[in-house]
Amino acid sequence: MPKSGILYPKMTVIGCGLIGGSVIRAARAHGVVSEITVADASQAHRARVVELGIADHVTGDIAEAVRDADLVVIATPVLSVPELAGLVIPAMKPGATLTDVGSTKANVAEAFRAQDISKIFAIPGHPIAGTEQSGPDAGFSELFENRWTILTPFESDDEHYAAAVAKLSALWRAFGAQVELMDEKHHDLVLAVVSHLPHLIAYTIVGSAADLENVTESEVIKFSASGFRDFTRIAASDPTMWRDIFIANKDAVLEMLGRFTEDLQAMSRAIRWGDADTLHSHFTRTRAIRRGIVAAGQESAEPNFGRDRGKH
Ligand SMILES: NC(=O)c1ccc[n+]([C@@H]2O[C@H](COP(=O)([O-])OP(=O)(O)OC[C@H]3O[C@@H](n4cnc5c(N)ncnc54)[C@H](O)[C@@H]3O)[C@@H](O)[C@H]2O)c1
Ligand SMILES: O=C(O)C(=O)C[C@]1(C(=O)O)C=C[C@@H](O)C=C1
Repeated sequence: MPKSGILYPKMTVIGCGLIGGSVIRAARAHGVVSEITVADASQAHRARVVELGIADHVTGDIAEAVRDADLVVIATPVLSVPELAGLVIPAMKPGATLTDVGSTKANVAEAFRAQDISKIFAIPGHPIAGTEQSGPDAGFSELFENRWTILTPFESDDEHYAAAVAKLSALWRAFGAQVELMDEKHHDLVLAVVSHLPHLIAYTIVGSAADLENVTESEVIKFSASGFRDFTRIAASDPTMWRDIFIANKDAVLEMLGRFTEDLQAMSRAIRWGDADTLHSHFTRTRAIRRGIVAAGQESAEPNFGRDRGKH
């Protein structure tokens, strides 16, 4: 990867969990910022960031943290963004860039637009990369490598805004990500199907299994090295983060859930009537989708995600 040099002398990250912590580590690893400030509402997380030594300054004072920054990255659960935008935007210096990493984009765009953003460059963003872990220890510098980051810039014919979008794209590329620009509403629809609905299904199925009367919870845990286990990884994701996503992206999630429920009914009918052809052709199509994801380099081709490697 070619060296980018310093893109933003001073970067402030608000919220130093999995994603904020990964942004900081990646920025250091690739030498694209000189000075890093972290602002976090959690005293325990601030203390941990100091112990880890991954930032130059750590504070709980949001306005103070962003005052000198050339780039501010909001990396907190999405429902906290409107209030934070009200603290951050008036305190930023003119010409600085504000972005975020939230999993929903229409609510973030609305929160930014509700403030006076005429003197800064506000560019909502979302790296499509993560794990089920959270907190400052969970971050790592390689998280964004070979992943996509979607930016949802505001409509503008200002060449300075276009340059700010290009520079932010360069930052993500320096982290090893590919960048795509998208309208925020379309982003929310796409993510509802590829990320939010799968999480909702996982949260539901793991809850259903735990609530069964004729299968004990200990049996569910004991025999979980099956299809169920892959759902439990997703269903272990951060409760606050996902509560916020479903509330913020209600319309798109409900639309996708409606489609999914219809498709599930069709599967149910095929099983009831022993419609083997329908089941077989459906499973053949979904297997091809998985192979397409592997071919695109977004997933390992190893059986069982390579988990069994070296065990035998
Ligand atoms: N986890 C993922 O897989 C993933 C992937 C892409 C994007 N995202 C998005 O990134 C954002 C952060 O997610 P994460 O997984 O890093 O969460 P996390 O829980 O690991 O970290 C969030 C951090 O924000 C801090 N925080 C919360 N509210 C705050 C506030 N009002 N002011 C200051 N600090 C505050 C918390 O103390 C915590 O340190 C979310 O918007 C999420 O939707 C997450
Ligand atoms: O890999 C995971 O554990 C994730 O859930 C990451 C994941 C996803 O759904 O792919 C979750 C939320 C994001 O906004 C982006 C990525």
